Amino acid sequence: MTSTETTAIVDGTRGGTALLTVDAVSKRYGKTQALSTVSVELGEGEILGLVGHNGAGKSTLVRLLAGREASDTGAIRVAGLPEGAAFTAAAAERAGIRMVYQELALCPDLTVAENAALSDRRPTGALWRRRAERRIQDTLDEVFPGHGISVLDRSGEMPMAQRQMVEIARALCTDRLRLLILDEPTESLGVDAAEALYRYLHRRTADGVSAVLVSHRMHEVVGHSDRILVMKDGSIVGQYPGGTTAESTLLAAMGGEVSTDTGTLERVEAELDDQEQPAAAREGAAVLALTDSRGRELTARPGEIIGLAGLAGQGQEGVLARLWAPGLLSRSVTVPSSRAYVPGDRQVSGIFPLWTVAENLTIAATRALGRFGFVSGARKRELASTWVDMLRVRGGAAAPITSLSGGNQQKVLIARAFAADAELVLLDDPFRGVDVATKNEIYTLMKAEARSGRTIVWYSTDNKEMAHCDRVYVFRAGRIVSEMPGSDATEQRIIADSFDETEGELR
Ligand SMILES: Nc1ncnc2c1ncn2[C@@H]1O[C@H](COP(=O)(O)OP(=O)(O)OP(=O)(O)O)[C@@H](O)[C@H]1O
Repeated sequence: MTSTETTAIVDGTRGGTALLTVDAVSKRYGKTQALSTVSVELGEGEILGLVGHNGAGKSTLVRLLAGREASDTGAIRVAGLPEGAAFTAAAAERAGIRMVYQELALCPDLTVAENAALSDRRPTGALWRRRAERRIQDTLDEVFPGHGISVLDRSGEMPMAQRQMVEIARALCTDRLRLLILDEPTESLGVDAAEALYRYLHRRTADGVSAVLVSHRMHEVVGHSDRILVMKDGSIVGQYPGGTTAESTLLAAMGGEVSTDTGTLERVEAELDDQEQPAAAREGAAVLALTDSRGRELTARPGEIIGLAGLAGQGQEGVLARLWAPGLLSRSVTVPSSRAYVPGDRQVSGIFPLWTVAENLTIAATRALGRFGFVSGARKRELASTWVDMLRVRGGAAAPITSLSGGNQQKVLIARAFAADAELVLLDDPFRGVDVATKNEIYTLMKAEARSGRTIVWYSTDNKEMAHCDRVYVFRAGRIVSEMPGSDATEQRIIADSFDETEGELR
């Protein structure tokens, strides 16, 4: 299918009942045409996968499906709702449509149960707190057995993986669920929790609930969708069956070429192939050392990429926090003085929402930009546009950061860390929401930055990424349980070590 054919409705009902029909919707933000005459029909009990590069229009489409925004033209019809009625968020909720957002939206000062009660519109009455606690507890137990969350925990103090579970569970706290929209639901989850979510999803769809799954994790979309739509530049450009479609077919359909400068990283990659890893990374003195509660040591040399692996939320984020801000009296941490950090939650501690892309990107690069105490505006713009081109940040350097899609905002944070010229770069699950093509390019960039002598410490919930590291430490319950070269860091080995109860000597 080509983008010119998108006015034809893409039917997923297989002759059965359509739950929802999207009829030629378009949406524009300022100069950006986010959606162009998109039409889709979603069947009852169907799981519809939605893939596309960062900025392709996926989140915009699902926001329309949840009634969170109105389309400029076209219509959305839902079985059971009166024809022609305004399709608002309240109408969508009444129709049993619930959405899990890409940006976690829990209120950090409230408990899990209070957050769940906030999103529940039913009359609450005197015993609302007890009911909310029971309801979210039961849902968490059902979807994520062994989740380890107390519903009385404050959400701001929980690791990202647990916050993601709460977001999902609170969307499920509804009696009349008919459509569940999941926008990148597993980006912060470990492999065990992601599998639990999909097992639950299949149980619900067997009972007739429909789902829309937006994700950059191609194997999950292929493995769990009945049908997959590929979006590119605001249009649907392909439709494929779930289960059997090769990931490479989807990636080819997605394209992703949005910048004119596509050659920079290819050149870097070719140069890297010719270079040896610097001697310091193989045998030099450690520039970083941190001791866990049992006295096991994590070290890193200049030029090394160190991976923090294991199941999600096993203390890896805490290690990064200690390396970032060790505290004056801490004797268990040694770190270089110049450090940069990509935080795990961009909404809370990452982006400056009132600033442009260029301002967000260059805030930490004062050394590269400053001269005799002055920061040159022209140099700032130049630096920003180099990184914007290199990482293909769709939207441009002058755009307000909040006008970018989630994955493009994340690219800006990654660029900020590397533009900062710091000796140590700390990455807390940095590729959350970044598309596959860009991720591959950033792996290359990280290797190039390490070769130039920087040290990188990288936590990822995607264990497969650990193969790009020089050395990997596996964590469980805040402690190091094993250490291995990156070449040995397969997902199976990491998971086996994560569960290994024997863990005697450090392996
Ligand atoms: N509120 C907004 N204001 C201005 N532009 C916006 C707004 N929301 C989205 N856009 C633009 O619309 C386009 C589509 O964005 P959208 O968030 O739908 O992409 P996406 O496919 O979900 O990307 P990602 O994979 O990064 O989440 C992008 O170019 C984005 O910059």
